[in-house]
Order: sequence, then C-alpha cells, then structure tokens
Amino acid sequence: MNTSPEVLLSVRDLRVSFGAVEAVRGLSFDVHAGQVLAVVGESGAGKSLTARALLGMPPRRATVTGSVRLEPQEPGPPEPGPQERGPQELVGAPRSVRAALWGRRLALVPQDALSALSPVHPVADQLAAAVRSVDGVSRGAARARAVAALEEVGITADLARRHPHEFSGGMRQRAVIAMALLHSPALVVADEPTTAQDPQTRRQILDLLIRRTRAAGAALVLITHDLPTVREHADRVLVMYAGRLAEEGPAAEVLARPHAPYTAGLLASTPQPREGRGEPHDRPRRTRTRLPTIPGAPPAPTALPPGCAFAPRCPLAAASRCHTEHPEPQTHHGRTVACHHWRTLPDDPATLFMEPT
Ligand SMILES: Nc1ncnc2c1ncn2[C@@H]1O[C@H](COP(=O)(O)OP(=O)(O)OP(=O)(O)O)[C@@H](O)[C@H]1O
Repeated sequence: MNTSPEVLLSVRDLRVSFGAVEAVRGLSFDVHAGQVLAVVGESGAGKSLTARALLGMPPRRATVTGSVRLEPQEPGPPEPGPQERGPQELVGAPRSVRAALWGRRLALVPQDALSALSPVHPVADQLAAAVRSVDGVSRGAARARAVAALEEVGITADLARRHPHEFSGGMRQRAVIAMALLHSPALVVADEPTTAQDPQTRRQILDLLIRRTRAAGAALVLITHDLPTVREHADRVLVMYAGRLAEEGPAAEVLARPHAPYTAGLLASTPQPREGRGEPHDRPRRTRTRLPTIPGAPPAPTALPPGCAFAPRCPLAAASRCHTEHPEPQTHHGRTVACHHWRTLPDDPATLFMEPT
C-alpha cells in the first residue's frame, strides 16, 4: 500500500449550507497523493456534498465556505492552466479555473454512469471527444487513445463502437472509469459508483476503479457504504456523522480498533469477514447470530441535537457533556477523532452496541 505522506489536497473547515441550514459543518482532512481515502457514514452524513465541494461543483443553492486547496503539480512537462504555480484554492474559484483543472487534475466517477454518457454517440467516440477537449491531438490519435483506455477496463474495440444503451450497467461504469482516467488526473472522486449493481458486479467495479486509479498514480476519494472494500483497499478512512468528522486515520487501524463510538457502531452493524486481511485480530469470537445495530437514526441537518450530534444514539453519552458540548476533533499519532470519551472505549467497542443478554 502507498504510504506517501505528500498532501495533494487539504480541506479545512469546509462548510456546505442551504440558507441557514448547514449540512457539512466544518470538515478538515487531507488527501495524500496516490492514496485511497474512503469516506463512509450513514445516509445523510454529507458525503456527497463533500465530494461535490471538493470538485468545485456544489448544488446550485448551496453556499460553500472554508478551504479546499490543491497542491501544485509535480515538476513535469509544462501544461497550460492556472494550477502551475503554488496551491490552487478551489472554494470560490472562478469557473475558468475549475474548467482548466477538470479532467487534467481532477476527475469524477459519478453515481450514475448514464448521466455521464451521451445516449446518441458510440462510447469510443465520446472518449475520443474527451481526449480532444483537453489535448489537441488528431482525430485518429484521440480515437486510438480512447480505444486503448477502454481496453484497459476490459471493453474491446468491437464493443467500444456501441452506444451506451447497448452496454450493461457494469460496462457503462467501466467506460466512465476509463473516461475519468483519460488525462491522468491527480485526484479522482468517486461517489458510490456502484449503487445500481448486484453485489458481485459492484465488488468487481470497485476493484477495477481502485486498481486503475492506483496504476495511474492518482489519489482516490471513494465515497462508499462498502466496508469490506474499505478494509481491503483504502489507505485511509474518513468517517462522517451529521456533516462532521467522527474519525479519520489509516484504514487498517481505524477498522481494527475504532476510537469513535460511531465508527464502532457502524462496523459492528456490518457483516465482517471471518478471516483474511484486516480482520480485527483481537476481537473475541461471538456466539450471537444477530448483528448489533446503532439505535435510532441520524439527525437531519434541520434538527441537530445540542452537543455531539451522535450523543442521542451513543451508549457512552449518558449524563455527560456529550449532550451540551460538541467534541472538537483531536489528532494523536496520525489519527483524528471527535469524541469526549475516545480514551475510555472498551477493547472491543462493538460490545457497546450489543443488546444485554
Ligand atoms: N440540494 C440540497 N438541498 C437541500 N439539502 C440538501 C441538498 N443536498 C443534500 N442536502 C442535505 O444534506 C444532507 C447531506 O446530504 P448528502 O447527499 O451529502 O448525504 P450522503 O452522506 O451523501 O448520503 P447518501 O449516503 O444517502 O448519499 C442531507 O440531509 C440532505 O438532505
């Protein structure tokens, strides 16, 4: 696994709001060059809004504040664009600046592959057009690059002549992955790119996305609900709850020994592999058959409780400052956690969420 410490993107106090309602509430984290950062959390945590803010494409009615800073490119062949000298701030950047970064340095693998592909042109033609939109190469050269990129994701030249509606959902996703990587971007953001697929196809597409992104040397911010994939592939994981950071750190460490009760609940309520890479080695075998669950549901951004937003669902929060005082994120040895009680979590924090027998 890549352990490069170089920061490619630094996000500081990111906030996304709709009028007076804040949905992302002061998020700070780094994305390291060439690494996979998984972003996890229950529905409504603010993962998609964060992804869109990273790419400078928030929803129209949203206000984004804070900082998303993209570090300058490694020295290499000179390229036109505003990103050459010094870090580039993406929050509030003019459209022209964002357009110059698109494809070249930042790319998106969207949730819905159909929305990224035009129904009226063959898939290879669409990728060739994308090549030419950035690199002024000949039609022939653009087509050759498009076909080669599609072959790398398992779509043959023959298939590449077809239209998107002639592709399966999985093939469309593969084509979109090839498109995102066409210009060797420094950062790919993938927002749950497999929701519509069956579990086997979903796993194959995530594997392909991660393999191809790593082969291209790009960093990947992967928004996903698939914890086994995080366990297997991510370098770091950011756990979000109610628009804030609950926990962030090296994926293997966070998944083996979470510091935030919320992470522990999320992991406990997800089926885990019995053995293999990343299995928490110190977790005792349990005889129960039912998975623990986190009681209740996450709050809407319009109905946040005072203090820690997780407190009403947290087994450690009873009669404590959790209900009045928001825990600021604290960083220790490369791990960040926002919890008043993180030092007193039991050795097997999943037990917090198990029903008494
Ligand atoms: N365009 C919008 N207008 C108003 N509120 C929005 C808008 N988009 C998102 N929200 C709210 O912001 C919160 C976070 O949404 P977001 O889509 O980022 O969650 P998520 O973590 O990606 O969830 P999921 O896993 O279901 O995709 C939600 O409560 C949502 O209702």
